[in-house]
Amino acid sequence: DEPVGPQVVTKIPGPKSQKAIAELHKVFDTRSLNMMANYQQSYGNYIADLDGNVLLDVYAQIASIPVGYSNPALVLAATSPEMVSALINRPALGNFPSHDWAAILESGILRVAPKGMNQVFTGMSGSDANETAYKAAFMWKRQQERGGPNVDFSEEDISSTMNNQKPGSPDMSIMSFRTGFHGRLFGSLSTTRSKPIHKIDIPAFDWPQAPFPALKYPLEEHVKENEAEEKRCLEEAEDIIKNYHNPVAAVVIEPIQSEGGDNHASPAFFQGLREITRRNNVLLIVDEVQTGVGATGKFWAHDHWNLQDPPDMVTFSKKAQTAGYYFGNPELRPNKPYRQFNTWMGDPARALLFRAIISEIERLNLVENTAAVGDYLFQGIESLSTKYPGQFQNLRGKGQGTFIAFDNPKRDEFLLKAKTLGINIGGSGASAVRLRPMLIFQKHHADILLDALEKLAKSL
Ligand SMILES: Cc1ncc(COP(=O)(O)O)c(CNc2csc(C(=O)O)c2)c1O
Repeated sequence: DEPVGPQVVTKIPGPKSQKAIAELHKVFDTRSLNMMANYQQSYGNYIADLDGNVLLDVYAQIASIPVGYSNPALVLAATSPEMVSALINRPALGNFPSHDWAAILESGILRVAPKGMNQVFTGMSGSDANETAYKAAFMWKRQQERGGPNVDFSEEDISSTMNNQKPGSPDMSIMSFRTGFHGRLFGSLSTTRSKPIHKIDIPAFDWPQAPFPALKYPLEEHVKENEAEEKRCLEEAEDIIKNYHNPVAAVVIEPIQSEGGDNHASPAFFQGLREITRRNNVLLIVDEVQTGVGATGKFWAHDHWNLQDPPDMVTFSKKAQTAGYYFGNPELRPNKPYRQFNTWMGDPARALLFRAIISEIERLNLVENTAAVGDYLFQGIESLSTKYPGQFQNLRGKGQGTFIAFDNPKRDEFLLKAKTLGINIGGSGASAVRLRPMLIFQKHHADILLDALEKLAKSL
């Protein structure tokens, strides 16, 4: 069962963890290691290490644990005969799908499909979901230019592509936004614009980036200024789409830029962006890898935008355990097989796990829970920000469930010290402290967190 609260009994990492880290370092790079964990002792919202320390986890494996550690419902799914077969008889789904693959998709991934979407291409990770969504966009665009799905490739297409030259390998682009993060494979990395360390030494495509709104907080005190900033960004985005030398096939954007520092924009901004993509005949890809699956108090963060005209594709991973892109327009299925293809084409085992997660989310009403607890938590931090000015700057994420962040001038020290108070918390961008609790995070967990945040504010 879940512990009643955190307990810190040694410095972190403690002696046993230090020994295990040294062992691991011989065979695996541990320089990015945050904490050596013991998942057999981790329950619910709490992560345990080897030294008896148990921390309230509001980082949750970079926002990838949805319904808690060692969740009994997931243990059941993980030990079912269906799972055993899916794990040991892993199908090459493109060629030999299991007889129940449609049923697994319809009762799982597609059960939570965003509005306007009833198809999915499944993959392995967030980067991979974005890579394959970009490929679908390029094929769609070229197919349209050719005159439709039944117009065949030209001889020039065929010969030039074998030399990685246009027109077969076209000079088209995906427009992303400054400080956005979409993954670290080649196409996704060319759209990632958050930190140099992600990109140095890796060749990149000549693709454009538009400015993402830099909003001032509190929002209610900067309405006009923020509206003007969003308008400026939309105008620049449309200018790039119209004029970039490598024609833009699609735009990719996160509902909340996560690795870039928890940067928000208003529903009006995203509605405006959708109108721009529509009138310029480019696709809109919404990257819900980090914001998706309930964290913002809606199942999909872009549900907050009330779009009349849904995005063309939505990519997902992390809390879903599996990954891929949703779509609705049948033209986004390439005109021939083996164009969007790979060995596994997804993972039935992970799809089964996601189905169990979805059932748990519905059984416990966890999306509404996250909205309510998020509001409670936001108010709690808001009063701390008044009591300790400067410690919780640019508090953001109001109405976005527990997807809350603030800036602290001593952010790295803040995060380190939080561990000594029994809280595992993450950072993003240059100075943001970001909250990524699980969907089972309740008000009593929020009280534990708020108590620790107050102690930190006092001590820093
Ligand atoms: C919005 C968004 N889109 C795509 C990705 C890539 O997903 P993965 O390839 O890491 O599964 C991510 C992954 N998040 C992430 C957090 S730290 C990190 C890293 O590579 O340093 C990656 C994401 O947040």
